[in-house]
Amino acid sequence: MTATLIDGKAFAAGLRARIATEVAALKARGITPGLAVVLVGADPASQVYVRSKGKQTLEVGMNSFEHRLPAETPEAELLALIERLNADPAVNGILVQLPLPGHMNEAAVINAIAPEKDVDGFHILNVGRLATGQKAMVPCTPLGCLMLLRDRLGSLSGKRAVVIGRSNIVGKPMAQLLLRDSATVTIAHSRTADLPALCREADILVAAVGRPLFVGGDWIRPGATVVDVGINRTDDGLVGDVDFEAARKVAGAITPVPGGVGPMTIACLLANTLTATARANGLPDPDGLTP
Ligand SMILES: Nc1nc(=O)c2c([nH]1)NC[C@@H]1CN(c3ccc(C(=O)N[C@@H](CCC(=O)O)C(=O)O)cc3)C=[N+]21
Repeated sequence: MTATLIDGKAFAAGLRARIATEVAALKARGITPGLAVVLVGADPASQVYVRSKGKQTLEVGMNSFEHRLPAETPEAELLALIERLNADPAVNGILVQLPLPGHMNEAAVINAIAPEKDVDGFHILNVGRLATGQKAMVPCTPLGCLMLLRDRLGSLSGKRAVVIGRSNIVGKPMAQLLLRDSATVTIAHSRTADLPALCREADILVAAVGRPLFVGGDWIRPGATVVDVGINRTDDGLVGDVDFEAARKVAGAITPVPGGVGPMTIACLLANTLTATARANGLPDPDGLTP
């Protein structure tokens, strides 16, 4: 048996088409969603992401505002820019690309973003809202994984999910979203005892550790759904956290890298921007996007 490929690239394209339709409807009412992306410094990978975010933002009909600041920008200057974006009615979503240069306090910067414009869902208020089941902005990568899982499995209720990785941007919010869908969730990490045996219990395995080929084929329960969040640049090109060739012989379904979770992250950023725009204008949330 060989696993079904979960085509995140195609799913993301469909999602963007749907978002474009909703943007056109808003524009007919005189509302154009706007997304501001702030990049501090010149990290080459970050530049690639920011360019592709800007391009896709325009493709769905939204306004894109890019702000590039030198790496040595004082934190106060970045905070002043965020204040201006918070106050700008043309800006519905604000994303500050991470990681920030070492002299900046990431938490302070993120928490300066108006929570209703925090389309990354990283602001402490959105983290708390997600954890307590209130309407929030939800982090894009876990949201994209959730959409792929629901599409593949339907209900996640009662499924055993193992999330490897406990970061604030992927592991923890992923666990919250799975829990909200009534999965039984375990968060595993570098100190977890007998990680392979734990993973073999999982109907849903989400790998978000940032180590190439970390998850072996023998870690996977036959028929399991495997979501690979890893984006590791190696001499062999872009590889995930899962040994894809080994895993696909065992799993029921698996996301590839590239073409899996990555494209969903950007599509969900646009989905959150659309939702933020609807909320800012007192309109109902668009269906099936930001949960
Ligand atoms: N505030 C903030 N929000 C983010 O969402 C954020 C961030 N900072 N910092 C960096 C990470 C990384 N990230 C990716 C987005 C798309 C792809 C993506 O589209 N990947 C393609 C391949 C792209 C390639 O070839 O490099 C794929 O997997 O198929 C990957 C990674 C968003 N991030």
